[in-house]
Order: sequence, then C-alpha cells, then structure tokens
Amino acid sequence: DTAANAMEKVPRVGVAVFLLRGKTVLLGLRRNSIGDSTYALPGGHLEFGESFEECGARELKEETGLDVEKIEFLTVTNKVFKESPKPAHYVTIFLRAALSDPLQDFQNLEPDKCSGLGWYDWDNLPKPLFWP
Ligand SMILES: CC(C)CCOP(=O)(O)OP(=O)(O)O
Ligand SMILES: [Mg+2]
Ligand SMILES: [Mg+2]
Ligand SMILES: [Mg+2]
Repeated sequence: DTAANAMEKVPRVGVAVFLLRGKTVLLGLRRNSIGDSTYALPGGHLEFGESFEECGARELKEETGLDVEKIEFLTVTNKVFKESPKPAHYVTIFLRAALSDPLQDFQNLEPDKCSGLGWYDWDNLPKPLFWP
C-alpha cells in the first residue's frame, strides 16, 4: 500500500570529491546525518538529471564555496549503512578535482551539517573516517 511504499528503502547515490592541495586533502567533520562525527570528503546526493561532475562541483560550491575544475571519475562503492538511525543504502561515486584558483580557501557554508573543514595530511589522516 502507499504507506508501505513511502517507507520503502531504496538505494541512493552520493558523490564525494577528493580535493587535494599539495599533500593535503579537504575533509569535513560530519554532523547531524549519516556518519555523524566522522571525517568525510565534501559531497552529497546526486540530484535528478545531474552528471557526476556537475553534482561534485555543485556540492563543493554549496558546502565550501570552492570552485573546481578538471573533475575526473575515480571509483565507486556500494554499501548499506546499518549504524544510521535507519538502514541506508548508498552507491557513492568518488571524483577527483583541482582548485580553479589554487589560492582560494574554503568557507564552512553548512555549519549545521559540518562541524568544520580542514586540509589534512594524506599520510596522517584524522580519525574516524566516514566509511566510504
Ligand atoms: C551519505 C553519503 C554517502 C551521501 C550523501 O552525502 P551528504 O549526506 O553529504 O548529502 P548532502 O550534502 O546532499 O546533504
Ligand atoms: Mg551538500
Ligand atoms: Mg546535497
Ligand atoms: Mg554533503
């Protein structure tokens, strides 16, 4: 029935972006959603009709104010999150991007969803990392 369908669990698509600056990578401490209090790449839900690259660039702009270019597909994961309030199933697309202006720095534009952004040394990443 409609109620059951409304509660139907369906896989969703997330897009995450590796943005590197030298030997550091941009990570944010997630807040108030799946993966709360874990360090994650910036990114978000693929919206209707978007390419992977359009989604990656949009989410980075929305979350960090940063403009990026040279966006490339890297890999994909497929995972059911059991620990969130209710089971969630995500296919996550991983992209790589470069800053359009190497001197531009981030702003934390969504403090309600991210406790803070930072550039972290690739060889000494913070913990815990968001699973994907
Ligand atoms: C959970 C994750 C793999 C995909 C969704 O990412 P997100 O919670 O950052 O989504 P939004 O940035 O679109 O709110
Ligand atoms: Mg977002
Ligand atoms: Mg979003
Ligand atoms: Mg996000």
